Amino acid sequence: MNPLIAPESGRHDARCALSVNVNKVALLRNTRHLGIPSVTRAAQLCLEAGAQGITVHPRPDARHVRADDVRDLAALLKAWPQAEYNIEGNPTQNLLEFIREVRPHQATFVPDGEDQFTSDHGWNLPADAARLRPSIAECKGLGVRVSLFMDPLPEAMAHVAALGAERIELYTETWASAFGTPREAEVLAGFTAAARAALAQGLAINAGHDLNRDNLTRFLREVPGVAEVSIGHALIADALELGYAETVRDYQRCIQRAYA
Ligand SMILES: CC(=O)[C@@H](O)[C@H](O)COP(=O)(O)O
Ligand SMILES: NCC(=O)COP(=O)(O)O
Repeated sequence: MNPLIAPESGRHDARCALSVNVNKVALLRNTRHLGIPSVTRAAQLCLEAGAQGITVHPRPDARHVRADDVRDLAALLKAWPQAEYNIEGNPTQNLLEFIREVRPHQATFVPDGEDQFTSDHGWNLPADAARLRPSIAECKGLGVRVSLFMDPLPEAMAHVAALGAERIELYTETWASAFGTPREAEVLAGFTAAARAALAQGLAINAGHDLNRDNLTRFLREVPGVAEVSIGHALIADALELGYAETVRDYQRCIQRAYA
């Protein structure tokens, strides 16, 4: 368990952990039958550069991360006991088969349909609660932490806690869209209110979607208690220019600046 991303343990290191989502490495790999770029090599280089975790979202259509990637990354991460493995997906689809097989540190439940372009909303609570409760209980019984992908709705946080999930992941697309616009402060205030409501319910907070080197520092500086950000699309795009190692180091600098 990584001390940087285990507030449940009572160890509150102020710095947020970086979990690199390698979906887009797999997406590029899948456009030829050559096995390059390697997903596990990308993860290895990101971990060597200081990433505290790896995230994947093995979608039912296998457009990017596939079952073999999930297994290969689990094997890789055995050599990185301080790093965390986060597997995202919809527990009403294919997520639980991966959780049962590889027992990651964290399962992030995302309410995506099978053919979605990308993730674009959080769970609807309490309406979705009955469907989620058994899957949450199963994951916890397997020793896997559960995080629910949520829009920044303060009123939903009590329902998350009542379900027994340990964390939320704040869906940050609306922040990314507002960043640099006149709505920035208003949108950020909404995330801060949702984070405070989550903390008041004893939940730990993750965040992700469309985070990048421009919008990350302000978010972490203003939104209290973010324990982990999972970042993929922008980070992998940056790595096409800078390389994985320098990119991870630059994202870590963006994180550190939030606490300076
Ligand atoms: C849940 C979320 O916001 C992302 O982690 C998601 O994995 C993005 O999926 P794509 O990489 O398929 O766009
Ligand atoms: N949960 C968010 C994630 O893993 C990556 O999202 P993105 O950075 O690819 O938008």
